Amino acid sequence: MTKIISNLDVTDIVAQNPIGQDNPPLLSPHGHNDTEQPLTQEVLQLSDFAVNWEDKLTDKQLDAFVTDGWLIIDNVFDKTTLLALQAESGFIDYRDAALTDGIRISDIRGDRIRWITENFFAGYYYLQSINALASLFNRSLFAGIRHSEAHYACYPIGFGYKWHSDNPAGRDERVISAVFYLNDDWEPTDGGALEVVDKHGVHHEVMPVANRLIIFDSDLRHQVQTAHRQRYSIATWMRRDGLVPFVEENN
Ligand SMILES: O=C(O)CCC(=O)C(=O)O
Ligand SMILES: [Fe+2]
Repeated sequence: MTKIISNLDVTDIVAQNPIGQDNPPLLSPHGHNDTEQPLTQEVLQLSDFAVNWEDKLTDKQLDAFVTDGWLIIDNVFDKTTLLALQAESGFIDYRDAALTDGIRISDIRGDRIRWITENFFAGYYYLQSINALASLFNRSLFAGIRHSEAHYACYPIGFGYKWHSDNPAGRDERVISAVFYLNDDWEPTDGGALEVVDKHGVHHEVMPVANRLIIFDSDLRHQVQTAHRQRYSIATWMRRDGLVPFVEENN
């Protein structure tokens, strides 16, 4: 069985019984409070993911985004909502979590990337929240976004993502990229920084710390430096094409 590092514990990957619609991860550890009804993804609601983006984003930040091409929002969601996204990504899985001699056994999807569809609980609500952010970009920056897509991503130890821009040559459907990070207690020694070259050619290194959303122009070049610890994120793109257009409110 492959060993990975998750949440600073050594973790065994269990291939069977993956997290999914029929097996939602619990959000409170077994035995945590036996009298309480366990909290699962199913009790989550869209409203748990509602973010007042106008409050989170100052005019100064929006101006900086236009000028420099990138911005960071920290403390995006509340604790339970973040926990739900972490659980669904496989960063944590309290359903099968068992700590024996420092070994945590966890359900983690076999593949490294998982596109978010309506079959997800947390991920799908996350996408709706991103669509609300896209509406704000459309209203304030005339960004022309028509839908968003996202996938969970998990970089194993020793892996990164070499220099690229999110629009392959000759394509321009992706307008804005956004990456939401799920990693508690991420230290600089864990590597895995996102390195972005802004519109002025300046390099920036962004740590993939939990509850942080980095937003950048999809044409900017960027790379993920080699991670020395299992690294979890949700890679997200706001697109100008209209495959699954979302309906904007009050617009
Ligand atoms: O995870 C990150 O920080 C960036 C990922 C990325 O560049 C991509 O998926 O295209
Ligand atoms: Fe990218």
